[in-house]
Amino acid sequence: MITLQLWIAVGILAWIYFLWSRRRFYLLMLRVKGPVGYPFLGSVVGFLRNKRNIGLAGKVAEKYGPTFLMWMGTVPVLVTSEPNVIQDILTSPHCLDKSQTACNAIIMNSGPGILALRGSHWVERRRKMIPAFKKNVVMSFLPIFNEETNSLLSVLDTFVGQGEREILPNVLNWSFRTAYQTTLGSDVKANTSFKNGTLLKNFKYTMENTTLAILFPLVQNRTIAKLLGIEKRRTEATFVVNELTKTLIEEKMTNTPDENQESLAIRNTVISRVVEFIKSGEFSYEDAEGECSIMVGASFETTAVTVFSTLTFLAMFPEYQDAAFVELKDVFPNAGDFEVSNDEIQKLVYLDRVLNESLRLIPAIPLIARETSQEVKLSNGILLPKSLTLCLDIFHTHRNKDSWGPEADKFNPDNFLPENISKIHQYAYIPFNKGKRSCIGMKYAEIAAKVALSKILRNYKLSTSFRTEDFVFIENLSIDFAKKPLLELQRRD
Ligand code: HEM
Repeated sequence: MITLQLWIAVGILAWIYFLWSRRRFYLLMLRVKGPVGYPFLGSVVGFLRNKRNIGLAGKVAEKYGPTFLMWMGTVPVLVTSEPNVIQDILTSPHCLDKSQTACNAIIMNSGPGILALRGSHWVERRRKMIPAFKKNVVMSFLPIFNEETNSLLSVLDTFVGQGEREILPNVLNWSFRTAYQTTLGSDVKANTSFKNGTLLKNFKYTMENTTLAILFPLVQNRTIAKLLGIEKRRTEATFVVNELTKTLIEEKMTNTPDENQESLAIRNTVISRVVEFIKSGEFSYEDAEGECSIMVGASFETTAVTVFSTLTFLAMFPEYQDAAFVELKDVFPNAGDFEVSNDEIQKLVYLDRVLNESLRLIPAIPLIARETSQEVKLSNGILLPKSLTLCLDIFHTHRNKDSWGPEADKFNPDNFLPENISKIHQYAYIPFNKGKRSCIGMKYAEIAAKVALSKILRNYKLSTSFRTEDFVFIENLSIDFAKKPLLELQRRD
């Protein structure tokens, strides 16, 4: 009997200690309102019931304002789509890391690459990888961007006159092939798993499993993952991906580059850099493989979704497609498989506005998660405690009516006319994030997307029965669609 009473007392004391150790989070609830949800579950149920619909955060914001506190299980999450608050967070040196749980999920599926590193490890890695994204390196990829887009066009050609067709898988394939070659070198094209689609299938699985492990950290436990039957599939998928990377790295390790022959750009590609770091002892093989996988993962779906969303918007709004075509016809008078150079890309000012507007309405990464490494005081006086999870809701920031006006949900490239964009808060448009931890591949993404868009829009007139309201779903932490967007293609002269 005494033992039972003792256990109850210990239990109560442990509970009081647990609450006391988290008092800073409960104090924050007094300053920042939000849904409390169910005990122990918080708002997880609503999130799951709504199939991770991005619209849910918008509905909560309508009730509690653009910055609110919600609970995912017992974890408090500050969600914001308020440009001032986003600016405070993105300019703070104490909000640069993701949570350890999110980083572990990325590492177990892709390896220890830049996206998953924290603190000084991330600073060091970022410094090492920045040269791989300098302008001369990105420009050296133009032949790959052009060649792969030509291959995409030869598939799209077969869709002409066939009515509405699903082209997203083809755009994903284009982006995957491009990302792999620019990261690991064009030798990858000879590999069987690359050619027959096995690599893409396994790569996608590692990305899906990363999302699962972020949302449900319990599956990071290998015993639980085995019981759920997902551990075997994860091991197989990471093996297929890493095996190829390892082979390509080993080949490159045995070739001694002729420094006089090899251009500076080639010496700075991701694979060249990771090989140099293995040789100098700064990287393990695991670091090198992880870095390559993370680069492909960060690059391929984001760029594909952006190109595809832009095409879909233009198919939905023919007046903007016609304006883009007039500019393209001027820069590329003849249709066909013309080469797109950087000089020509610089002339495409209307296409640039179209691309920005598409990234505003459908940012390929709609949410960013961060964790405070120290207390952070916001400019509105609110004190964010240490170890608080932050969620920057890019999707709703980009549709915030206070920033973008009453027609914020409407596609309108004129939002990016110099006289209009200059009036918008700097942190109201952040598709690539801003600040120290912004997207390292932003220039790459813009150039790759513009090559593909130029060639597709110059060669085909697009139409669709897809409508704006079908656009707003989120799955696997990237944008998904309520209804499949299908496009109809007609050839242009
Ligand atoms: C339209 C396409 C793209 C969009 C919208 C996009 C957006 C973003 C965003 C919002 C982040 C911040 C994520 C976070 O902090 O959690 C990010 C990070 C990153 N992106 Fe991109 N990205 C795109 C394309 C690319 C490409 C093509 C590459 C590489 C070739 C790339 C490589 C990376 C890397 C490595 C990071 C992590 C940077 C770090 O943690 O220091 N991205 N991207």
